[in-house]
Amino acid sequence: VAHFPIEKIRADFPILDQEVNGRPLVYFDNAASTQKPRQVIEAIDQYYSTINSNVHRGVHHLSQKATDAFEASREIVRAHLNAAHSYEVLFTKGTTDSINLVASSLSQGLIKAGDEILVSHLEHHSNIVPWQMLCERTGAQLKVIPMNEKGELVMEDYRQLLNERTRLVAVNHISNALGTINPIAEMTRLAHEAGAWILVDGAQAVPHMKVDVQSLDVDFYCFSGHKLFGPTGIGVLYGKEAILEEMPPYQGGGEMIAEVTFAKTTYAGLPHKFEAGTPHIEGGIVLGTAIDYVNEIGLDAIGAYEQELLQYGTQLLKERFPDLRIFGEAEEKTSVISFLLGSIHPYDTGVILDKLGVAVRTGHHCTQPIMQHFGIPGTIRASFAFYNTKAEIDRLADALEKAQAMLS
Ligand SMILES: Cc1ncc(COP(=O)(O)O)c(CN[C@@H](CS)C(=O)O)c1O
Repeated sequence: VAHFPIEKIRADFPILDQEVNGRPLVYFDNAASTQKPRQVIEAIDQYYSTINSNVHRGVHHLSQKATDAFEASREIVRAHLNAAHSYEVLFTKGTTDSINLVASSLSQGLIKAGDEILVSHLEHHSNIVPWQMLCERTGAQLKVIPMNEKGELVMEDYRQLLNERTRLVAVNHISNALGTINPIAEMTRLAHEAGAWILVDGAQAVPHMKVDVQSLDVDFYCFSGHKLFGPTGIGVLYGKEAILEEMPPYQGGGEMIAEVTFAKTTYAGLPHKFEAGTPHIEGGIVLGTAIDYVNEIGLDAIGAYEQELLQYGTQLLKERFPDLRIFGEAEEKTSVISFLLGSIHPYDTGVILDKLGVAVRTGHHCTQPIMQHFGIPGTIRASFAFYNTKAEIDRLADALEKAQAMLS
């Protein structure tokens, strides 16, 4: 990508300009959580310095300002996902909370004994365990779409698994452990043909690509703010209006009611039916700032630049380390390289890389079924963002060489 303004972008991220163990930090753990541009950091300060107040209830100036900013951010999220209505955008605590909201609500009568929930072998624990809990509560059955040795879902098996009992397909857009990009539009079409809804876990997709929920025609789509250069503790669940209207509330409390009597309570309309209590006001507002920041650079340019990093890093590591094993070599993948160095335990490598200033993640990445499939304890995962550079990938390779020399 000829003119990607990498130096200007890096100057926006104060945290990147530091040394760790006497060496410049190389932050390659973006799939776990991304760093924040000063525009986001300043927006947090600005909120608490100028308009902090509770939302939706106050009659005073600050409450109105905070409410307007919070709802304006909901509109930024709606436009970013190209949802039809802003009330189809629910603020949650994050991806895990979003998935639990859907599972908890559907388990109150919309999913019954004998129904089937279809997840994939690539799923993060937060898109497996809530569905297991729903199945335990309702008597529904969990089924799993297998993956192949490259870490791609086997679409023929997916077609075979779909049947008239399938009520919901729950899959990630992109695998956090392997980087696989799943064919969501096709999976959605097949799910709908079988009469099933589809929930897409977009945690690893939104930092790397444009997502259009109407074009994909998904029924639910969720992500976390902290993986999109925004605050922790805020996330989004998009749901089609007709389905959200059918679903009972997730939590009871203030905000989500129309009228409370001891005899009976009636609920608020969308989105507030699913937003009980005081929301993460600053997080919701600043998530909008993070989305504006990303869109100013442009997700197409970000995606192209990260693909360059992925190609460069994959080639370099394969050339420098003949006994390197890369897990996840899908035709369509995002900027994640999960690997092992010979028989060296990933944890030991990660500790040495940290001593050399390089931050990666090691372990199962909350995807133990994937590690079981490959028969490994975990991987070393380098996950790139648009503020990383090829020079940092060179640093990773040099550090790996030192780790290999020490641990072999
Ligand atoms: C695909 C996917 N789905 C759900 C989650 C959970 O996101 P929360 O913001 O924690 O709710 C994650 C978070 N994956 C981190 C922590 S395990 C990683 O290191 O890969 C994810 O990658």
